[in-house]
Amino acid sequence: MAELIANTSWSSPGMSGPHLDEWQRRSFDISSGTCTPEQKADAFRAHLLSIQYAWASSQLSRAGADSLLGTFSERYAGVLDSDDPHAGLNNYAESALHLARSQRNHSDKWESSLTAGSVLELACVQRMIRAGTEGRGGGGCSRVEPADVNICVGQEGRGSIAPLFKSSGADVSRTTEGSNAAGRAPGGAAERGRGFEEGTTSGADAFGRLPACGPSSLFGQAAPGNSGLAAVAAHNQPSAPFPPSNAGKRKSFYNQTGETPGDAGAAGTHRGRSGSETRAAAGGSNFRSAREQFIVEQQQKKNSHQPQRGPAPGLAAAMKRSLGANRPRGAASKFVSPLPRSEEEEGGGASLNGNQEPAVVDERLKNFEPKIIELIMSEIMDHGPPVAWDDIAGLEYAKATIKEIVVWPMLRPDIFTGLRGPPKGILLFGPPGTGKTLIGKCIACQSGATFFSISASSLTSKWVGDGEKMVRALFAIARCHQPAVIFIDEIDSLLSQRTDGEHDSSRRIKTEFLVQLDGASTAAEDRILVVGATNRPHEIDEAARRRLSKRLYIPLPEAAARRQIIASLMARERNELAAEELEGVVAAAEGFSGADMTQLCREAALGPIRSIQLGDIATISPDQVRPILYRDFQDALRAVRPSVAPKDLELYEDWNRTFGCGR
Ligand SMILES: Nc1ncnc2c1ncn2[C@@H]1O[C@H](COP(=O)(O)OP(=O)(O)OP(=O)(O)O)[C@@H](O)[C@H]1O
Ligand SMILES: [Mg+2]
Repeated sequence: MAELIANTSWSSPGMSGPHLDEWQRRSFDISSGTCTPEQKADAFRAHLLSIQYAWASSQLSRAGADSLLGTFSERYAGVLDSDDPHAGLNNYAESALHLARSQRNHSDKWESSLTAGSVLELACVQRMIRAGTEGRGGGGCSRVEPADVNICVGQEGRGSIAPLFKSSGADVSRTTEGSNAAGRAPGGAAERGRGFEEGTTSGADAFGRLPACGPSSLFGQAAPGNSGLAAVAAHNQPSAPFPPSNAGKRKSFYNQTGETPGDAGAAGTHRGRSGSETRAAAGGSNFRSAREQFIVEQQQKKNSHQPQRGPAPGLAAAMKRSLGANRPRGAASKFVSPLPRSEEEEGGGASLNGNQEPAVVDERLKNFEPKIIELIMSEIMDHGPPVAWDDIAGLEYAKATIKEIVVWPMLRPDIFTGLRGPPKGILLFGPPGTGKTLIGKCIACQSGATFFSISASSLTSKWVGDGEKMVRALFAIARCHQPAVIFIDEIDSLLSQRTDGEHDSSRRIKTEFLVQLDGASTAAEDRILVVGATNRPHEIDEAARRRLSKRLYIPLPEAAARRQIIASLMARERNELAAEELEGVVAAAEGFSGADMTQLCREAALGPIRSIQLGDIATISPDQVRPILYRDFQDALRAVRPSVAPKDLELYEDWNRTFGCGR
């Protein structure tokens, strides 16, 4: 050590006394030859730390520290890496292996009476080998492998292998499930097992009829269906994971795989079944080949009530959406979002049970994405302020026609058939604020039909193709909820003239709408009424115009209607409006729409408030506010002007004369 230090630029004077003493003690220990490899390693490690410390505290030059670190690192590594038990520590594996050896593995408990030698000595195996050799001479097939598989299956206790193969058919029937499965399974595996059924005298004879030449051909012959495969699986499974004596475990294992060997055999007995039926019986699998799926889809197209992709309708209805492992798997199962649905779905699209698991209710909606169905269902209007027919002032002809078309046919569909059948579409057109939307709300309340209030924006989507799907889904859901009214406010934005420059997707939405409204897929007996409202009737596509066959003009309110609007609004307020004053207001409001009349009354109702002194407004009680007077209306008439221009009115009247169905 001394010569080492001397060879370095260690500045001994800078090194403090205790550190030097400690260094010397360790150096002595290392060189004494009495310390163990562990102590040596510890001493070298302490040396390395001392050198680092000395360099860090500037007691040692950089070059000196490098040199010492290099030297002692090598010596330290020498101790660690040496596998000499007296001089080194490289024996970690031993303790690890010792630990591993002391832990008993579960497989240690598994015992088998079979060894390669004992199996080959068995008489039955000898016979099989002979039979296999003969067979190879003839057909080139080895029959040993399937038999080998059975050896482990058929025994309940050790040493019972020989009786299995020596036994007659009756003996075979006493063997455990696996061999029964093999014995009963028809077709493929069944062929293999027929020897048992026919009471053959030996396993060798039974297997002698095997058409298979090995595992691959065995599976190849197992068609149709999974029954054959199941039987083969039943042969193979128990030999690996369970001791021959543990029948209980074996049973539970079979149950885990979804099928007991007995089931496999039972499934296999249905020889005459189609492949898919047999599969269903064998394992309940949803899998269909592409061809089968194609046939099913063709049938679905022909008859929408036919079961669609996936399990039978009853099953589909019962099939709950779930998260994770309980989800129905397989090629035919639909993608299920991992997120739970938060909102309760209604009606035909889907419904939620107490566990927030929606179940598809109507077969006709199964082709639609739940998201789309959800969106459409949210447009069903079953709430909102009730509107009665009397709340709509004037518009007697329009109201009578709508009652005739909407309400009565809903009440008496048996009378309104054939030529009396209601039209499929109504168009309410007229200047803004004349009550078209109000009529829609009234239909929603009074018709008793399922009322869908759809805005054009809810039918358009940024995803190309989604818009058409929405339209299709809308009509499909409406068909499920007949009688139904689909109210489309501002229908011009959805069914405007198709032009060359317009976006392809909006064009497709229109086309889909026209098809659904009156196309090949629309049945005459469907009780779906589309009510469109627009104040731009001239922009509506001519094909849509034809389909909205009842086009009703909703004009500006006449004097009587204006009077009714004022009267009904004033009835809720304190007012001192005399009859002749009311007539004066009605006359002065010539050209006002219903919305303008409402605005006029609002403005007049503010008159009494405006007459209150600013200082009093904070303290005045409601009954101290004076009633509405005629002069408030006169002031209001100066502030509120009609919103419909006379020349616009002419356009509506022109269009009404050309296309309208009113008087
Ligand atoms: N005939 C009417 N009877 C009573 N109130 C009416 C009538 N017409 C309009 N109103 C009043 O005007 C408001 C606006 O009417 P509505 O929304 O039905 O007009 P619209 O014809 O749909 O207008 P737009 O074409 O601009 O959509 C209604 O809420 C109602 O208060
Ligand atoms: Mg409107």
